[in-house]
Amino acid sequence: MSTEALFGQVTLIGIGLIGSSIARALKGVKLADRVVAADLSPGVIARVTELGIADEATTDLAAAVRQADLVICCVPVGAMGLVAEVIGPHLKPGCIVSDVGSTKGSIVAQMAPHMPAGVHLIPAHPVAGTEHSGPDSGFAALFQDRWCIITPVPGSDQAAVDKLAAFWQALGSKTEVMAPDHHDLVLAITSHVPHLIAYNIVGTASDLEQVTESEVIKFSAGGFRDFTRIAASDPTMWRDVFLHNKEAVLEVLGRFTEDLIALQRNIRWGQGDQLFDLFTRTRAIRRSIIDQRQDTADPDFGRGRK
Ligand SMILES: NC(=O)c1ccc[n+]([C@@H]2O[C@H](COP(=O)([O-])OP(=O)(O)OC[C@H]3O[C@@H](n4cnc5c(N)ncnc54)[C@H](O)[C@@H]3O)[C@@H](O)[C@H]2O)c1
Ligand SMILES: O=C(O)C(=O)C[C@]1(C(=O)O)C=C[C@@H](O)C=C1
Repeated sequence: MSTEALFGQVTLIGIGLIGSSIARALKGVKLADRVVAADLSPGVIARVTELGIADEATTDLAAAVRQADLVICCVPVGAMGLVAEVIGPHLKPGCIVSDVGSTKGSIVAQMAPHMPAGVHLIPAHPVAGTEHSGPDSGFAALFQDRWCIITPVPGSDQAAVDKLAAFWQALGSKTEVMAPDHHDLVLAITSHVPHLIAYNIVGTASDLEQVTESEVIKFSAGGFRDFTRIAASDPTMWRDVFLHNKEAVLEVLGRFTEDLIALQRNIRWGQGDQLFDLFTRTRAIRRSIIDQRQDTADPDFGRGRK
């Protein structure tokens, strides 16, 4: 191992949008002496080899982790337990095992039972992504100026937590430590329920196509188009997110439904002041998010692109 690199071998498991983005980002920084890519799909491994984004690419998960100092699981949330079960017996003592899953409580529940003594399980979630998936959709700058939430479990080794935070910071992320359950509630409102709303509105519009003779898609305006981008997100990934963050999503959905019914009532009874007050409050929230993102020089935000 060279003296500068934070890790000797980093193994990435699941080389889709997120795994391939980490692999690409690792090319530009001196964080690992060696990067090994592993995926269940031979097609993905063939493509990763063509792209040349890892030092080695394999479908053999056990072999991929044997020499690893850091393993990051980048598979759908519902596959994390299976991966942990396969790699668990082959991990070396002192190895840090992490992930990028969009839910955190269920990751701990699925993975912790398979971690041998002396291995540090430190779950994490880079809050950065797109509606695309697969190894061709990744890009090195994905994590730049984005949050990565680290959710240690009780008894987690502080040195391992700090090392993982240093890893994400070197990829350009800002890091924050949070309890897994709190993460799941925060992300239910900021990411999971918004995706569910997008899937639902696009589904409703598609059902209405028959009534309107295909005019819904033809005349789709900006607002609807924004929803279709989100609703184009990967079906496997999002099915797993909802099944694995059930309690928090149902909690937020309950509040959302109550607020929607209040809006319905405002419209029915012509309560314009209530509508105006809410829309004024929400406009201010959008502006404060733009101000925050401009502070971090996000080039895509607040210029009509996001
Ligand atoms: N897409 C996003 O915007 C985003 C953002 C942040 C976090 N995440 C999280 O990152 C993870 C990966 O998402 P993605 O968008 O990169 O998905 P993706 O579909 O692009 O890639 C997933 C990869 O995992 C592989 N895989 C599936 N099951 C496997 C198994 N059992 N063993 C080995 N490989 C397996 C697939 O072959 C695929 O190559 C998910 O947990 C997701 O919740 C996604
Ligand atoms: O920008 C998008 O397309 C995303 O959906 C990214 C997004 C999000 O909701 O912000 C989606 C899921 C991840 O867990 C993290 C990020």
